[in-house]
Amino acid sequence: MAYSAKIGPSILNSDLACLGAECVRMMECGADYLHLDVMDGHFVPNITFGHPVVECLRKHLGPDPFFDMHMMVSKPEQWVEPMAAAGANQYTFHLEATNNPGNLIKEIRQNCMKVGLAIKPWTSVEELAPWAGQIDMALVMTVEPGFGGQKFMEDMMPKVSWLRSQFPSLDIEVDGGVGPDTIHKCADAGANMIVSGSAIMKSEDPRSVIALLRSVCAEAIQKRSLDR
Ligand SMILES: O=C(CO)[C@H](O)[C@H](O)COP(=O)(O)O
Ligand SMILES: [Fe+2]
Repeated sequence: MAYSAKIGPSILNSDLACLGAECVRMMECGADYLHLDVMDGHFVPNITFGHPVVECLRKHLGPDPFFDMHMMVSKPEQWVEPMAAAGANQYTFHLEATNNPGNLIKEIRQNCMKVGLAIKPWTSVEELAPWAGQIDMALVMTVEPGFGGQKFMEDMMPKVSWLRSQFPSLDIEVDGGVGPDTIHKCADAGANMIVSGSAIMKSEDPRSVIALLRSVCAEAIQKRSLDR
């Protein structure tokens, strides 16, 4: 079992006027990585930021924090090189946004980034499966992408369980409405990369929330390894 529990705060709902400081604060509170939500106003009905902001964050934060780019964009091919140059570590694109996932995976690797593949709630996990052997991480969206602070969709958990059963060492990420109230469901289903936005950002004690999410997830991983 190669995977471990990792918590990646989504800074979408942070004070964007202080983005650099918010990212530093998350890393100081024990985050394992940063989940950066890129929205183009076309693939989703919202706009956030692009590679110039990522470049500034990389300069501000230094080489260490792992940047997982959640690319909610209509033309994921267009941003691979700029994001790599800006300092992104993982490029997570949506299966719904491309006709040629195989080529995009190759391009991401040629640009020395890890590959994440995301599916929206209405996309079946069987559509992702053919690519699972070529990617580093599968992202199962647990809300309709576009906005932070939405309600967790529990009915996405069978997708996570199925992926875990078929691909025992794949990194599986969940994103949307995940926090102390919903982490048990994600962890039990087999997710190991946990994105949490509002639940961490709005907490008065983000360090404890991150620690709690990680411990629930790590416990489930350990239990799964004993059951095997
Ligand atoms: O991709 C996203 C929305 O499309 C965000 O990563 C996600 O919503 C995180 O925020 P929250 O935990 O508040 O739901
Ligand atoms: Fe996200």
